[in-house]
Amino acid sequence: MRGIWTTDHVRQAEDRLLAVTPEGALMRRAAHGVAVHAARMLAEHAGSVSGRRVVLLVGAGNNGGDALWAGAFLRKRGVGVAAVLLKPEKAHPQGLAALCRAGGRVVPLADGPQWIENADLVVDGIVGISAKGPLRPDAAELVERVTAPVLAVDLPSGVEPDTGAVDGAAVAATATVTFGALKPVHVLNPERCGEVVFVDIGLGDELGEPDLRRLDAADVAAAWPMPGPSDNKYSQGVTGVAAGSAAYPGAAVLAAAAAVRATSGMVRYAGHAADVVRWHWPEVVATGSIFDAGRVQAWVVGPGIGTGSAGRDVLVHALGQGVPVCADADAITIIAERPEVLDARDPDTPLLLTPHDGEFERLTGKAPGPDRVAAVREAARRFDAVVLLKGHSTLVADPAGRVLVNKARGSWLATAGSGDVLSGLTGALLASGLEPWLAAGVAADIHARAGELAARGVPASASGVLAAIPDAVRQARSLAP
Ligand SMILES: NC(=O)C1=CN([C@@H]2O[C@H](COP(=O)(O)OP(=O)(O)OC[C@H]3O[C@@H](n4cnc5c(N)ncnc54)[C@H](OP(=O)(O)O)[C@@H]3O)[C@@H](O)[C@H]2O)[C@@H](O)CC1
Ligand SMILES: [K+]
Repeated sequence: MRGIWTTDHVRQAEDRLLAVTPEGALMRRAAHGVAVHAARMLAEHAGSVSGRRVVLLVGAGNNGGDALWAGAFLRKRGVGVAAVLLKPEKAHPQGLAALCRAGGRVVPLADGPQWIENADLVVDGIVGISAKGPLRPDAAELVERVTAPVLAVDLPSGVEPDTGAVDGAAVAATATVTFGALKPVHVLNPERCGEVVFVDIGLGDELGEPDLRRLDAADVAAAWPMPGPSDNKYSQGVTGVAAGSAAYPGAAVLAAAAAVRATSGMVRYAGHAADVVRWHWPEVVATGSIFDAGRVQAWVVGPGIGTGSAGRDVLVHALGQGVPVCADADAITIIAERPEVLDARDPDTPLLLTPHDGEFERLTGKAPGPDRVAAVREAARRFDAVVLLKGHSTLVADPAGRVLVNKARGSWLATAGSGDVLSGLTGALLASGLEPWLAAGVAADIHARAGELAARGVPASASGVLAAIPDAVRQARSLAP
């Protein structure tokens, strides 16, 4: 699992490390990483390193200092380097001196746009982890002029470091070189960061517990349920799916099929689409009603069940069975409209809610807003449930405050029925006995991989995503060391 730390925690860790490190050493290490990657980008985008032109956008703090030192290193490789200083009186003195010693030039702010237009590469050292609010007008104006590839130092300026939110002009980096720790922006707004390159500056021991976590392929592979020699169809966990209706059987078919694809255990379906489900997936044990469905180890309830009294009865029944429940779609609306249905829940029964933004707003009375991590954490605490907030980056929070981030792999999953596939996957993992927080995170990972595999650059349907689940699992397993 990769850890991700908020800027407050990174700053505290840096302070502790700085106290025991020779002055300037950390910055030079960071800047060296920037220069190495800048040279790589020049070679790739401009065809050579020596003789190329790099423009540094330099803000008032250490982020600008990193850029200035990187410029000094690039000079030594024959690169022409010009620095545009946003606040000349506050530019990092040692960095500036190093750049000037190496033959770099400082250009007036007014000439910045012209230099930027002729650059082969722009290095963004405007702000790093101490950024506050939207970019100031002079910085915003420079950023808007950039057409060359951009290498962001630590993070793309103008993107809020802890939430990934953008308000106004912001750098869209081709690559971001970050130091010491991944910060929330890198996983919450990956589009603005481009390729994220990590440079170790020895912060590891100082960081403590991460604020967010991301699953690696190895975590997904390790968590994925694999039958052992003594397993049978029951021992691997039976998934129950209560979804769809006679008029709208699609949700039922997709959710049940995703559970079939995700596990070699058994899948039961209960609802008015039993005939259609059975016809498409004969391996599903289908019945017309949840009340005679038999034992399961987890229920998926909601997609397409309607929000009336019949749907409510189904949800209340599932909540009273003493097994984990993944409540999605209509089940979320039912809970939002009548929170008392949760009284049926056995207090020890794990509940997993999987809202998209609209359902989240219905459920909590408030849209997730720019700080999605804070919003999902609060909802998890309030409902004493694991909450998976769908979005470009999917977030999974548990009541204890742990948050998993699943970085998007393109936008292909924004397609009808895609959520039904995710809830079926999640249900199968819950039934296998995975703890709900991890089950949701692993399901989101495989769902995103399947979406990417199904799409391969063209639109994908939910059925395509469903069909790609086995390959997604194979991919995660093959990437694990
Ligand atoms: N500490 C370490 O060991 C290491 C740190 N390292 C590096 O230091 C970086 C953090 O540096 P930092 O703390 O000096 O602040 P930083 O992010 O450069 O901001 C500086 C100033 O910008 C301004 N400003 C704020 N908001 C703004 C806005 N919206 N639009 C425009 N301007 C804005 C504001 O100044 P003001 O203009 O208010 O005087 C603020 O004080 C970190 O990201 C990493 O790159 C590495 O070298 C590794 C070792
Ligand atoms: K930056």
